[in-house]
Amino acid sequence: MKIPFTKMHGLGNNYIYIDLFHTDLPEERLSELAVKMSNQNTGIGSDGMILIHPAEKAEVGMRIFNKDGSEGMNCGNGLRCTAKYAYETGIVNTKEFSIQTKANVVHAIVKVNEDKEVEEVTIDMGEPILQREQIPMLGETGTTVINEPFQVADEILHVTAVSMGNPHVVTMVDAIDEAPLTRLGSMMEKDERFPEGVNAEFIEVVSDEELHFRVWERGSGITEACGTGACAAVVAATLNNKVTKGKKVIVHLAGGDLVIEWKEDEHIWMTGGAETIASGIFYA
Ligand SMILES: N[C@@H](CCC[C@H](N)C(=O)O)C(=O)O
Repeated sequence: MKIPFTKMHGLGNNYIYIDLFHTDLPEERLSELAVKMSNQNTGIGSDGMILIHPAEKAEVGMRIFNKDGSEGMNCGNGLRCTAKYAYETGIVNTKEFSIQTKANVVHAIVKVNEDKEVEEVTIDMGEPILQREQIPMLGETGTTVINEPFQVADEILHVTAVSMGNPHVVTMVDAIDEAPLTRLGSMMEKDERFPEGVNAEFIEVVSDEELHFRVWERGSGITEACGTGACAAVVAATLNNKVTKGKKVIVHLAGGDLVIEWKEDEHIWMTGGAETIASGIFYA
């Protein structure tokens, strides 16, 4: 089977994009294909696979598969790259359009240069979900998880849990370089208190408009960036009174910066870059 692909990244968070407006893929092979394409030695090498497809409720649809073949519900960096791809290939012909994920329908705005290339994308990511059972996280129904003690191995962290359509657990640390990503990331991802697994983020708050961020992603491990994670981080910092709602926050990720704003109407806006790396044929 020959599959046309484009490899793109958002701040180093890189996926293989397949355009299902112009190609067909069998549903039963999607998970296996994500694993194969993501392999750095025998595939293309990536954090996973993203499908750009016709959708019922929006102009464009997006599905994300992690490196291990599991399907995620949402992907912030993937949304910006999908918006760039959709505009530059003519799937859409307006600078504002909607994208449907498994989690929700979001609104994308592309900033285009004189060569008609998308330079930057802003997405209205919708509202964060804070109810424990909707994260989902085990514990008392109807409660939120803000600065809650959480023992992993022999360490007691204080975590805040946020869903951006996909689950995130955010821990504040004093120094980002000392974040226990390698030591605790995998254990947190698979902790039984998160029945669907979780993306684990560590943040160092610099000021009420700036924070450092590192992530261990569910299904992919350490990545350079996570867009939904950056949104969750700003929500967590706000809920812990470190950041003011309605103010733009610069999030410094390993692969670059995102600007995130949790507005008074509860919607979270994310602005950042999206880049095309290469395109070609994958022999499956
Ligand atoms: N990198 C993404 C999130 C991808 C999905 C995530 N690993 C999950 O399983 O929830 C982003 O930029 O948001």
